[in-house]
Amino acid sequence: MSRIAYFGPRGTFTEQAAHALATGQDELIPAQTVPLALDMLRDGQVDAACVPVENSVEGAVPATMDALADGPALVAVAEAVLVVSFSILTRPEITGAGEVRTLASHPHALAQVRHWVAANLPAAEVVATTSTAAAAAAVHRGEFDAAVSAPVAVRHYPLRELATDVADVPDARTRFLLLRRPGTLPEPTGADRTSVIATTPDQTGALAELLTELATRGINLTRLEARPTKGRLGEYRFYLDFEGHVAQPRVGDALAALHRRCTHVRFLGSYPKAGQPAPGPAGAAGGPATDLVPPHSTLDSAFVSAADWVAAVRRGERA
Ligand SMILES: O=C(O)C(=O)Cc1ccccc1
Repeated sequence: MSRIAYFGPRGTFTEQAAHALATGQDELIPAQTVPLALDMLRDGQVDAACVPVENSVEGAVPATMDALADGPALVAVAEAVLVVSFSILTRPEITGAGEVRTLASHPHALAQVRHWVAANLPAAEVVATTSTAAAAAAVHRGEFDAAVSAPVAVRHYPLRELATDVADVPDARTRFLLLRRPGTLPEPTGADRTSVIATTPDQTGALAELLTELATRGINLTRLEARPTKGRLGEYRFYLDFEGHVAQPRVGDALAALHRRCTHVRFLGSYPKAGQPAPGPAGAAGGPATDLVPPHSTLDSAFVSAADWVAAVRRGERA
């Protein structure tokens, strides 16, 4: 059994993702913000934490990116991708759209219903809250007239559904990570993703060279984001996601090259891509990293046999 902190309160999209990543025995504990969920994990109050990372319409969740870069390192052991749709929840006494004067939600949710709100609630003042469920709770307390929430929020807060499916872009998806303190790694499955944060030196071509290290090893980049280091203006950290597991020699080589070229690299984990078979309880890891047996793709075999050939040349056995 694991204790899993999630970005709450009850009724957030992240709670749904945590349920998808947890086993029946795990205990889910809400935290009011993403940094608080990660601090609970860093402090040892919980064994894992579930947080949102990116959305197909609105992009990265900056609070998560910053909280992963600062403080003691944490590693992802699993990811989940959820389809997100939004409902407008009001206090029961609000009977029509014309009575909605204030509308609250998480900035990512507000950004995804902007056109619907402009067309249907033009008089509403829009207010940002810590999460979609925090907005529903505040509506229940009488602080706002309406909330943009996950459809499940209506099960936790006694509110009225004024409208459902109000997203401007249908079929939007959000990706969530399950994180643990560094220790053991999930075993490679053959369909894994590796995440790192890399800070490049202020040099011509530094980012291009970093990406070339992946490309020359046949590694597919799946995400690249930049965030300021909060030091000097123009100084950035790059968040890279790419296919493969650190246990694969060419992926390990690429990470070593990044370590050589960057002023700082933080490993954020190698974990099965969403939709792969579950690796175990709460995405828990198998044995220690050194025990990992990487899956054998044709490309991996080519890299391994090339390295074997060089080793034999060095021993004077091959030419
Ligand atoms: O506020 C929530 O419910 C969250 O889990 C964060 C979020 C907000 C909007 C879209 C996806 C996730």
